[in-house]
Amino acid sequence: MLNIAKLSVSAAGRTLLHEVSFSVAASEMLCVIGESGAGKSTLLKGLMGLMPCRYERFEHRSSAEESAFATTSGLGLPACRYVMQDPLAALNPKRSLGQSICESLYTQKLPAPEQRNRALSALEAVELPVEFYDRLPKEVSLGQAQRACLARALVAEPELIIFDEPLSALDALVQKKIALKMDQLRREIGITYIVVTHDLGFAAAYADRILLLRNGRMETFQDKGDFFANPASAYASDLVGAAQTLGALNRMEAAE
Ligand SMILES: Nc1ncnc2c1ncn2[C@@H]1O[C@H](COP(=O)(O)OP(=O)(O)OP(=O)(O)O)[C@@H](O)[C@H]1O
Repeated sequence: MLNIAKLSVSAAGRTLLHEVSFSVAASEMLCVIGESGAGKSTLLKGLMGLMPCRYERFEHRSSAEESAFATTSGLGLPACRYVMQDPLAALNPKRSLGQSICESLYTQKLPAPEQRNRALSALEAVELPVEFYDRLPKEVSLGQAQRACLARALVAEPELIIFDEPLSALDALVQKKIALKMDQLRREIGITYIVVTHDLGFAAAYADRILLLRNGRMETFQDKGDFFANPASAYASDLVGAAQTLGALNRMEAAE
């Protein structure tokens, strides 16, 4: 679905991300990992056209259209939803969570009662009670706001969802339920995911491919099995070893 070669992203005249190459096929999950400041969010913002980029190849194929973009000011991806790292910044403070979720359905031109039903189902999918439909962002916790942002992305069942640390503010039980829901949607309706995460247990359970960034550069890009069995660099090997020592890799087994 996405095939990217030598993508660089800059801000204020400085290159923050240098020549990163990766691909992700339809219905796959790509996990982007790396230490704080490695350039993970910058990569997502570049993909979404929110920061200036340059690249050698940028191919995005969707069922809606086949396209290869060629701009230098930013890319942007049609048929895609982006869930930012900061959920409170992402939600309109004057609109209820339900209204924000319904906005995600605007292109589908559904009657209002159907929109509401879809939004309520999306709230349920992220383990939020229906009464949250009418709550304002200031009336919910950070983790609840994060789940509302997830619901807003999932409700539209887009082809591609780009998540920046979707589960970071959630407790382990809710993390697992939402991870399973994401995996179910991937298998049932073929959603493709690009997920930034610090959680190697999540990547071990759900990713198909893993892109490891370090100091604004690509350290490794491997299939998940290879990444954990034969990490392609000493740094990747240290990371996998540390996660094994901490027992982090078996924390979230995927559904069969
Ligand atoms: N708009 C900007 N202008 C200048 N520098 C920036 C800008 N955005 C990010 N940076 C810098 O780029 C580097 C990568 O930042 P980025 O947010 O992509 O890291 P990250 O890997 O997502 O980190 P974290 O895991 O902490 O969220 C950091 O050193 C950051 O300070």
